[in-house]
Amino acid sequence: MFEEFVLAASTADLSEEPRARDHADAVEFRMDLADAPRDQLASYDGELPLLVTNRASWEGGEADGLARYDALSDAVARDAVAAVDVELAALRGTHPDPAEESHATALRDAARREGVAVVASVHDFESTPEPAALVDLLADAASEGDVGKLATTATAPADALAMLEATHEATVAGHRVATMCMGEPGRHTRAVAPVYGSKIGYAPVDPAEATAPGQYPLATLRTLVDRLRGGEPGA
Ligand SMILES: O=C1C[C@@](O)(C(=O)O)C[C@@H](O)[C@@H]1O
Repeated sequence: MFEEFVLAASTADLSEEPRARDHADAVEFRMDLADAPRDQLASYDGELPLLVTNRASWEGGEADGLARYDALSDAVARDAVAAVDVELAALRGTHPDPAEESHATALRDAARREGVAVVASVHDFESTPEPAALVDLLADAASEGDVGKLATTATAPADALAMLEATHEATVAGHRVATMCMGEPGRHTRAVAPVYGSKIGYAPVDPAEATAPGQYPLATLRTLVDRLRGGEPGA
């Protein structure tokens, strides 16, 4: 997974999967935002592979504590699960709680045994650092996972440009990355970053239930990405 671009339909409700099939390559299941996530996974019989995310509260999500790793460990053993998101700060041991690192690396080992891809993720809900710092973050994340994912907040057009430049540089350097800016000035990066090598895009199945600021509706992002990445002229 992730050798080619993957458009992930984000949702906390797996019963929405049939509505995503026409446009998405995978479903990102936001377990931290879901009701009864384990039950939903146990009864999932959709067609699209799942990327499971149980975003920690210290990284902008709603999952508290180390128990989130238990739910993720169960999830990676399921056939439908093709990828798991793990926060880079936990994998790298830069989180103040050392138990985060041991849990995160054990989860990564379990994922690898199951043939499940690991997305090592970084989020900045305040700003977008300079391109060189972005490239360093992407290199770190890509070395910890099968894909290094970076989402930062753009407050001005220059931030979006920095992210695109970093995406290009990291890709040329051989790192497999997924990038996007949150916020209105960065919205277009969701469509354009794949041109420069970004391997994952996220869009909500239900536009009213966006999982990050500035996301396009799913069908819109599919069209934009496909056309910009070499769709037929005029198509
Ligand atoms: O990390 C990401 C990227 C994201 O934050 C976005 O900006 O689209 C959306 C989240 O659901 C996902 O886990």
